[in-house]
Amino acid sequence: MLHPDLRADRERRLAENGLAEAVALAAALPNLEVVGSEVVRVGRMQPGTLFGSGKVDELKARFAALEVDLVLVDGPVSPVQQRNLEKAWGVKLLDRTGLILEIFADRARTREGVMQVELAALSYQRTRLVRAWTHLERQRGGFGFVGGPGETQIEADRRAIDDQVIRIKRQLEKVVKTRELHRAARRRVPFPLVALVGYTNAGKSTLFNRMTGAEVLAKDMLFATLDPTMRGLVLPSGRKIIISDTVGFISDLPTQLVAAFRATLEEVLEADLILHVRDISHPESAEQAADVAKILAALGVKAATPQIEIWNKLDLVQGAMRDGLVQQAQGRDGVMALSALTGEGLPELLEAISRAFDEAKSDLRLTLPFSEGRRHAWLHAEGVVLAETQTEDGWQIDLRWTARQEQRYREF
Ligand SMILES: Nc1nc2c(ncn2[C@@H]2O[C@H](COP(=O)(O)OP(=O)(O)OP(=O)(O)O)[C@@H](O)[C@H]2O)c(=O)[nH]1
Ligand SMILES: [Mg+2]
Repeated sequence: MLHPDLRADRERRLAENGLAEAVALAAALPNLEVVGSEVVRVGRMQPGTLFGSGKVDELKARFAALEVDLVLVDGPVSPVQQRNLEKAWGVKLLDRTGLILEIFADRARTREGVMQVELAALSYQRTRLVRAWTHLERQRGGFGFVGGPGETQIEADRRAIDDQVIRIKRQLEKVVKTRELHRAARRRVPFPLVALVGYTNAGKSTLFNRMTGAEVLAKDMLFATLDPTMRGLVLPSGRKIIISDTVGFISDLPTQLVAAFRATLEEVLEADLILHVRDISHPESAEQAADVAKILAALGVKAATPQIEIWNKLDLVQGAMRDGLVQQAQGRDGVMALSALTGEGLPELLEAISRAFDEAKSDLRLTLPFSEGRRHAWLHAEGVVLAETQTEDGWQIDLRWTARQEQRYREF
């Protein structure tokens, strides 16, 4: 496992932390033994081989001694670089995107998940294919424009991939439609949707299990969760909510995967409340939080969606550090410090969630024609009706509701 430390992004994150995360990623793949890992400083990136030639030779000898079959490079490796390094070292090479795709492929369980990963992998492969061939042609001194030696082959390969992409997209559309029907049905059921989001390994599934008594796989393993899970939950206020556990995020999440998982992450887009779970004991907790915020924005999550930030794994922080965190959290609106493992701070979280749904209500009187039976039933199920009388024009109803409830009602 190599983590190229490029000067350009050095101020962003510590290379050693990046390497540790990459090793954890590798550990998330079965049948893989990491025999060595190190940060490789890259002063000037070499377009053809990424690393300088001296480094390439030195690594070659060490890979041979350790009988390495696979080299993981934690960063983007261009198709040309990949080809050249694989040839020079006599190994298979995966870059960060390739590695994450492998993990997702290994984890996908539902039909939808499998198709999404397949789609992401294909679009990744497609770029590799094209550029690798372009390079090959240049090496051969190809003709430049039409009819180069590899031309028809690339075209054929590309077309084959395109055909497959179209086929999968079509199947996926069907699945998405079914989900949409379910979602529409759920929207008529007046339970607010709460979505857990956060960096991978932050403790989303652990918290989900604690809150719902479910047994979703929670493991010290990156991307333990891939397919979304939902469960009902009754808050101390007596209100029922639906909570969803989702795939974790990671920095430099391959764009192909963000696109592919958009449908799965629709629960997050639709959420009435987002719980952003952070591993507050992690040395780069702040950077991770920033990455999560960036990905949420890229997914199109509305800025208006209320959020509660959860500082999880408080049990791993001690002394003054811990006191400081607890105090900060108490002083801030919408921040809860807790431990999903020990359960400390959990009752307070449930209270905060209840409050989030009970806040800022406005009153309204409206008249609903008797033909609007479904809306009428919805209002009652939602528990927003204060008083009701029957008039010639229909039900005259006095309501007290939140802006979100009103919006949902208007979209009905
Ligand atoms: N000490 C401590 N460990 C925790 C806490 N919450 C979660 N963990 C551990 O952190 C690891 C990751 O937890 P998960 O719940 O699987 O994390 P996740 O966010 O669902 O991760 P992905 O599904 O991989 O994105 C597991 O080993 C948990 O036992 C906590 O409050 N304290
Ligand atoms: Mg999980």
